[in-house]
Formats: sequence, C-alpha cells, structure tokens
Amino acid sequence: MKKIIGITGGIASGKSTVTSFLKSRGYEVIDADAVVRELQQIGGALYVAISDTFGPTYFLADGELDRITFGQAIFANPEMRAQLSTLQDKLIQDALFDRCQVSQSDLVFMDIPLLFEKNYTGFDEIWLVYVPKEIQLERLMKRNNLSQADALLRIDSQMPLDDKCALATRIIKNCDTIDMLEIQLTAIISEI
Ligand SMILES: CC(C)(COP(=O)(O)OP(=O)(O)OC[C@H]1O[C@@H](n2cnc3c(N)ncnc32)[C@H](O)[C@@H]1O)[C@@H](O)C(=O)NCCC(=O)NCCS
Ligand SMILES: Nc1ncnc2c1ncn2[C@@H]1O[C@H](COP(=O)(O)OP(=O)(O)OP(=O)(O)O)[C@@H](O)[C@H]1O
Repeated sequence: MKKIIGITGGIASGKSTVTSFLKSRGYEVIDADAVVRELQQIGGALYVAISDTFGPTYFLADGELDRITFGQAIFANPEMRAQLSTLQDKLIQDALFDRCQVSQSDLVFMDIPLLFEKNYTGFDEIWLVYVPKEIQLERLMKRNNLSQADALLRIDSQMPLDDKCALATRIIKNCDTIDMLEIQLTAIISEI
C-alpha cells in the first residue's frame, strides 16, 4: 500500500529546501505550490476562475497572471483571500488527489503549505518544517524582497507555526544551517 507523507510548515520555513533534498535522494514529491502555478497558467482552471471573478486588473500585457500585484492584493485583503479560497480550494484539492492517485511510487511526499488551514487528510505522517517567527520573517523578507510589513501580512495570514507543532507527527527544526537540516532528514528517513 502506498505511504503518503504530508510536508507542511509556514511560508518560507524551508519546505522546498526539505523537498529538494528528498528529490535529490530519489523520492517523489508532489508540490502544491507548483500545481497551483501550473493551474494558474494561461487557460488553466484557476487562471480562468481568477480572470472571470477579478477581471483584467491582475493580468500582465502578455496575458499571464501578475503574481506580484495579485499576491500583494491577496495578502493585504482578507475578504479577497476568502473569495480566492472559495474559487480555488476544491480545484486544488482535486488536482492534488489526482496526482497522488496516478503516482506509481510506494512512498509519496506531498508539500502542502496550507495542509492544516485547509484540513487536508489521508496522510500516514505529517512533517512540520519549523522555524521561529523571527527567522521566518528574516528569510521571507530576503527571499521575496518584501518590506517587514508585507512579510508579516503573509506570515499572519497562516496558522501560527507554534500552533501547528501539536498537529504534526514529526517536527523538523530549520533554525540552523542547511547541513544541520539534512542531517535531521537523513536520520528521519532511516526510521520510516
Ligand atoms: C496568492 C498567490 C497568487 C501568490 O502567489 P506568489 O507567487 O506570490 O506565491 P506562491 O504561490 O509561490 O506561494 C508562496 C507561499 O505563500 C503561502 N500562501 C499562498 N497562498 C496563501 C493563502 N491563501 N493564505 C496563506 N498563505 C498562502 C504559502 O506558504 C505558499 O507556499 C498564490 O499563492 C495563490 O494563488 N494562493 C492561493 C492558493 C493556495 O491555496 N496555495 C497553497 C496550496 S496549499
Ligand atoms: N537552514 C537554512 N539556512 C538559511 N537559509 C535557509 C535555510 N533553509 C531555507 N533557507 C532559505 O530560506 C528561504 C525559504 O526557504 P524555502 O523556499 O525552502 O521555504 P518554503 O517553506 O518552501 O517557502 P514557501 O512556503 O514560500 O514556498 C529560501 O530563500 C531558502 O534558501
């Protein structure tokens, strides 16, 4: 029987860094953010839903979704975020379920940032990639070139990482170097 491990965390807590390592070791990873981006490409199901609901404001001249201005609007406006959630959540969940179903691997990792917020179920284990909020803020500001205020809007739109700890099977601490992260992952992989 297929084993499914959910990987979650907070924005910029290090989920992609964890999944890059897993992929480098040959494991299959389904990445929810990548699936969302795919479905938001021109003509994709999410692209059409966003265009029909929000009109042309958030699209570039070449027709692509303008992720920068759309992202800024979504994180600054809880009502718009809720509206987007109504539009997208079911389509995203169905797409992730389909990807998992067609996978031939015995062990599949699913990187789902909003796993707890959106009540995803069906995992054999859930791994939480954890960092304290100060480090999360610093890494997010640096990676996305965001002001402190904009980075905080994104962090505070999610369930606090400290609250997620109680819901996870394993907690992977990513406060130190990437080498230290990989040492933890190697130890965990030997246990599963
Ligand atoms: C708002 C959008 C356009 C912003 O795009 P952008 O390129 O700036 O960010 P990206 O897609 O790379 O997401 C980065 C991170 O933001 C966080 N995030 C994304 N959407 C949300 C949200 N609605 N609420 C809280 N956090 C979110 C996640 O931690 C994610 O890993 C996009 O993230 C989106 O459509 N989000 C809603 C879809 C969703 O639910 N994604 C998460 C799948 S579980
Ligand atoms: N241990 C670490 N030390 C220093 N920088 C790190 C460490 N782990 C991750 N980073 C950096 O922090 C940033 C966030 O990491 P990553 O992109 O893996 O997070 P994420 O959880 O996948 O983010 P998102 O939810 O936004 O997709 C990246 O720029 C990454 O290179």
